[in-house]
Amino acid sequence: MSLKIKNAIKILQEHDLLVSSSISDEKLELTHISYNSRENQKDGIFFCKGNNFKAEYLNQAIDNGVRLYVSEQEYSQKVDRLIVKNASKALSLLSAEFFGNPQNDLFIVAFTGTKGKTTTSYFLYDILKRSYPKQVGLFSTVDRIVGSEPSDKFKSDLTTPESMELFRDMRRCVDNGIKYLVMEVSSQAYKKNRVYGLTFDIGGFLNITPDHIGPNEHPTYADYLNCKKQLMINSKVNIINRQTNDYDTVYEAAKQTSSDADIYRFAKGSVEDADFIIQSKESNLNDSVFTFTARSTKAKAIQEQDECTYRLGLVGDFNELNAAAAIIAAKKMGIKNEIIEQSLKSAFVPGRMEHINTKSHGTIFVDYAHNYASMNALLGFLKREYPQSKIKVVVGSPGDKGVSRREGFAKVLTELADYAILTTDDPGFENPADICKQIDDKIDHQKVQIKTILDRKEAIRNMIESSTNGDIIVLAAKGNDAYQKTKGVDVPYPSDPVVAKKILKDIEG
Ligand SMILES: CC(=O)N[C@H]1[C@@H](OP(=O)(O)OP(=O)(O)OC[C@H]2O[C@@H](n3ccc(=O)[nH]c3=O)[C@H](O)[C@@H]2O)O[C@H](CO)[C@@H](O)[C@@H]1O[C@H](C)C(=O)N[C@@H](C)C(=O)N[C@H](CCC(=O)O)C(=O)O
Ligand SMILES: Nc1ncnc2c1ncn2[C@@H]1O[C@H](COP(=O)(O)OP(=O)(O)OP(=O)(O)O)[C@@H](O)[C@H]1O
Repeated sequence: MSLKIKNAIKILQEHDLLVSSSISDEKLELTHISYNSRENQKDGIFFCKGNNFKAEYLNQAIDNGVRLYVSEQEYSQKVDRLIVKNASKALSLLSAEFFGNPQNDLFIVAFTGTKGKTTTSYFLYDILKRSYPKQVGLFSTVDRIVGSEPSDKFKSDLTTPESMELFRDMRRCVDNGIKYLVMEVSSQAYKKNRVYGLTFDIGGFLNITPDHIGPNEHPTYADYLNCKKQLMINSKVNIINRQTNDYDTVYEAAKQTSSDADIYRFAKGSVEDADFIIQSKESNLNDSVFTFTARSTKAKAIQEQDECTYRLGLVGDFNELNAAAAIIAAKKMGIKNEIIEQSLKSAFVPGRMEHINTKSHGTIFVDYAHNYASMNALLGFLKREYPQSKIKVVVGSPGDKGVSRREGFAKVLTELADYAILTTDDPGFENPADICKQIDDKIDHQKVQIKTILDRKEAIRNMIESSTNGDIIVLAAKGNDAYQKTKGVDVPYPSDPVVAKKILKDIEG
């Protein structure tokens, strides 16, 4: 992989990003790309970007062999440089070029939404994989899959990777024979220009509720919405939840770059101008059944018959909505309905509505719900479906971020739970006992019984041991995370499903 300096200058000029250039050799071709000064930079291009960038990092990069740097200011005259208006945009454009524009060889489907990105991406990934084995990649919060060998699957650090890693991993996909890529696009990805310059073949907008607002993420809800809607502006075909908050804004964004015929709107129940309607039919602890009806004009006819019925191996009415978005994308890509049906029936998403049946201690759900909106959707669903059952929750809230989640948990537990054990979840540099107390202080103890057990494994054991058949236990917010982020260290933790199964083995055999 390499980048010719001539091409870099041309690309930056085309995007009106170049302020000035100081180049000693017009024929320069760079064979390394980096934004981390600690790496070997031989014959490399280095990007000075980020809120916490320091001039000393560039000096270190120069010592490590950098030939040229890209920056919004002139930090040094020791090596060639391109001064740009926006370094993160430049990083994205030049990374694409460095890695040989792999995006052009991929059909890319992206989903955004405050909730449901991972679930929907896994649904579509599995559907596509059944049609095109070895040709589908996945960039999700949980896993990044760039090929079909075990070594091509690894844990993600971000929902949407930094642009350089994004294009690097797209290149790996293409080199491994992948033709279809399903990915999550977070609002931060647009805020930080990680997907700058990229056009998606299909973009799906699942929902938006206030979240990720704070000093390190979005200053306001308006900023959050503005970033999220960019996916619609940058997608050729748009799939939109007709019932999302701020629908008009999202739809207008889609219309900026797509004709009405390329915008597919889905909804639950009867909504006047939705193209696809889903209706819940029934659900049990193992799956849910729903119908999917096309109310389409000819231009949007993407299915053979007007109404299809699906079983979904992941309960939750919210998951039916996620499935609707995946179904539309799959059908738009020409996937046969029987494949979609088979795939959804056995759908599995790590740490999302994983359920464990016990012999005599109720039914356990492990779910990643980690804010008010998702916990409200989850507990609301369980309460409607299992009105006779006691809803019992083990939950904690992380330290150092998302402080408003604590009040959110207190509210939702008060409204919808019968019993909860507060526990530890990624305390960071905070004291987990203080976090639990902050949740506890806002709870109405007349409405829900609360206990605090800081050791998460013990909390789960206590909950399971004190439950009986008919009870619904929810192990919330941690999904299948195999660590507890504690004082800057990822302390290994077996994960909630593993802990629950081990306890059941101990007590039920
Ligand atoms: C706020 C934010 O998005 N920060 C991301 C961003 O950091 P940044 O560009 O501001 O860089 P920085 O951390 O200020 O560091 C400055 C620069 O100095 C460099 N450096 C640093 C030290 C050194 O010795 N030498 C050196 O060269 C660093 O490599 C970096 O390029 O770019 C980094 C990668 O280049 C990311 O790792 C980092 O994500 C942080 C860790 C993060 O947690 N982000 C979260 C908020 C996030 O993005 N979350 C969303 C999901 C949220 C949702 O669900 O909507 C996600 O997509 O994951
Ligand atoms: N469409 C939805 N609406 C509301 N809640 C949902 C929806 N889909 C999933 N959830 C809830 O949110 C949790 C997280 O789901 P998922 O991981 O798919 O979303 P995400 O958008 O990737 O989340 P995050 O950005 O927090 O990683 C689930 O465990 C479930 O409780």
